[in-house]
Amino acid sequence: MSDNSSELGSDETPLFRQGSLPTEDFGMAGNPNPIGLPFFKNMPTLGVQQGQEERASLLGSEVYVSYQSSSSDTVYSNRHMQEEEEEGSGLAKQSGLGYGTWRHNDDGVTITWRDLSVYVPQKKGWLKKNNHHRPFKRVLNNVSGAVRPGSLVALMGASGAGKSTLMNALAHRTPAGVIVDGDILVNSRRANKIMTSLAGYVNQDDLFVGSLTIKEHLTFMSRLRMDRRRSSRQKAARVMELMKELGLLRSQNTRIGIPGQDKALSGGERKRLAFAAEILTDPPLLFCDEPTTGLDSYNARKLVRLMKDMATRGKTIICTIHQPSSEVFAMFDKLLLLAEGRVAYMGSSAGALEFLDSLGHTCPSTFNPADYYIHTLAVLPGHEHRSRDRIKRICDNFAVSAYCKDIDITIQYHENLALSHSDSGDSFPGDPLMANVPQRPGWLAQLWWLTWRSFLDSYRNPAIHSIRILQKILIAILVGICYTNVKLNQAGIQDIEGVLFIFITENTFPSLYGVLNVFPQEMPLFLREYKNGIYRSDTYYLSKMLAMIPGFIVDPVVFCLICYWLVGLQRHAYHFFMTVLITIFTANTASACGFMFSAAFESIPYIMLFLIPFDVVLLISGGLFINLATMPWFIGWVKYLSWFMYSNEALAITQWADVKNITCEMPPGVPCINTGLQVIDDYAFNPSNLSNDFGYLGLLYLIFHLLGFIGLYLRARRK
Ligand SMILES: Nc1ncnc2c1ncn2[C@@H]1O[C@H](COP(=O)(O)OP(=O)(O)OP(=O)(O)O)[C@@H](O)[C@H]1O
Repeated sequence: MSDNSSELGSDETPLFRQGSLPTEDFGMAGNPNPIGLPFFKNMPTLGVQQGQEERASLLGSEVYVSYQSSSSDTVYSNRHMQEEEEEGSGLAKQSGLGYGTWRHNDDGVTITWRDLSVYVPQKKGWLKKNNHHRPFKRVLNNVSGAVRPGSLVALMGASGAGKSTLMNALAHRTPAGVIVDGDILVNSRRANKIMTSLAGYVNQDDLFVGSLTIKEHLTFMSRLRMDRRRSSRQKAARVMELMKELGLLRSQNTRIGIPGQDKALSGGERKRLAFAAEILTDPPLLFCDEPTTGLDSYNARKLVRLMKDMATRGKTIICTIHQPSSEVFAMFDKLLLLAEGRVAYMGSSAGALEFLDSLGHTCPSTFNPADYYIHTLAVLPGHEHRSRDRIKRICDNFAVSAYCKDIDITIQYHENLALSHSDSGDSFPGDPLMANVPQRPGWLAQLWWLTWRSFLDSYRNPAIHSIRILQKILIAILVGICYTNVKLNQAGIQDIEGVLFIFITENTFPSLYGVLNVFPQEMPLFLREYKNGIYRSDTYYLSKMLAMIPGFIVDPVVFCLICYWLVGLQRHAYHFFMTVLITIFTANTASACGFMFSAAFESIPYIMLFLIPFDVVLLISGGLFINLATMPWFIGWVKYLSWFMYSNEALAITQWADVKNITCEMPPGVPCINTGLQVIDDYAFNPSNLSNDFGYLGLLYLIFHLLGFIGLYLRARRK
């Protein structure tokens, strides 16, 4: 046991007390472990003092331990623990406490952690890149603790004490690169990835798709997070219930908005919405990072009351909280104080005052205890040395206190239980806890709801649609006007080739650059939702891709409808529709390239650094500015990556292949180009390549998207 440990969940009455084992109760006088149960091997001696509602017994090969809960009328039983009320043999009956009916095996989560240290990487300088000894900073220092079902724990401490770090570590949501050292057990099983489905986590900073309304956001979350076996009606009912409970009903159709841009919801409403989304599944374990920050006192009280009700129903809730009012603070039955990455106290809220009082830190009667704790455990500017000494003394004293010893026994108990599991306690198969883990929707359902959200977002963003289409119309008119005098003669060849290239560039650059922000902008939201196991990275990527397709069909159609007829290109339906089809392929391939860069790099400046040179080479190898046959061999291959080249060739074939009579108004002796095939040949294109061009455009589209997805996937795994 570390020097920093404590126990929660048992009010003033500790779960176990050290002392002599009442062996007569266990029927194993003189031998605390008569059948050699592995979990008893390292078990500290259990003791029950007379008159306390604590009892341990061994019945057959199963161990039963019951104890009084914090709510005084409920007995929670741990794994391998059962209530004794049916047998009538426990103290429950004797004491007439009317023990509750639920068992923690089915409904509750006990979380314990021992000697937990967390190291965060320090920023590496550019020059130190090759230094393998990357410096780490320890932000949690051998922290231990335990929380039982039915507990609402206030996790407090000054800013930077390590509260969020501890919660992240416990919730298995630590960012990549951060090292977590120590044991975390959930119902005596080693915490693993399942925690992301089992536990809810309300983050300090809320992230949303701002264009959605409250109801839409909760609907989306309910469809992706709630058990797939629940009907749509049940999911909708849960959404309504939560909106009602959290006072969001009246603003259910209000858009969430983006703070600093189009703020719609208040900070408090955003907090409540984030909270609602996390408790949709009624998780047995809930972590809340400052859920009341930004709420008025009424709403803060209401929210904590809701958490309290959840705890009364057997949920395990750990919540960081800053400056709670006395009334709100009183609703927390347990308290965990952190200071400088160490535990300064863990136990009942009332016990904290006694503990600090015993060290000479007496809370004045006029003070809110919560404020007093923070003040006592803060490193005060100008008094750093003294503050740190004070914190060290408190933490050291706590480490040898009775509170700490009690929790040590609880942790030990669960560690021993973990040893007894045949699967080494590494996972949860067959564990009743798994019944609490919602079955997430299948791949198609994920794709459907993600695409639904992306479509809504895209549809509601005027910058993406109306402005872009307006711009398209203006450009199409201007280009059309410039080329109205095009004739099918020698001078007209250059004009037609020029305007065809403009068809390509006008459908390339807006598509290419218009999507660059798709991933950088939404990356924090994606990473959070992905890490929370709400969806997979492939469904997310595909949904973004699908949501963009309609825009990249409408744009080329609008452009061609105006420009094609103004310029007076070949006036047959076949030529027009082929031109539209080629520009649609072009726009989508360009957007795929934009997606690739957007997904692969973190920020727009980095994207530009690589995209612009890439773009220029592709443009040159499009075939208008250079005869492709003359490109040097070492760079000539780039043309195969250039959708400019495929589109240009396809458009040239469409326009020229069946032209037989190009007017020649040159003086005698000057050679003329008389047929379209000659034009095609002049640009080093091949008239039989039309279907190949479509094929290569499609292939490039797939390759760019595949690379884009790989980029996104790798980034998601790295974070
Ligand atoms: N990934 C990280 N990289 C570098 N430093 C980190 C990282 N995570 C946490 N820290 C540092 O660890 C310390 C504890 O951070 P943490 O966010 O846990 O504090 P906190 O108690 O939650 O503070 P607050 O109440 O202000 O949110 C801080 O000094 C913080 O700067």
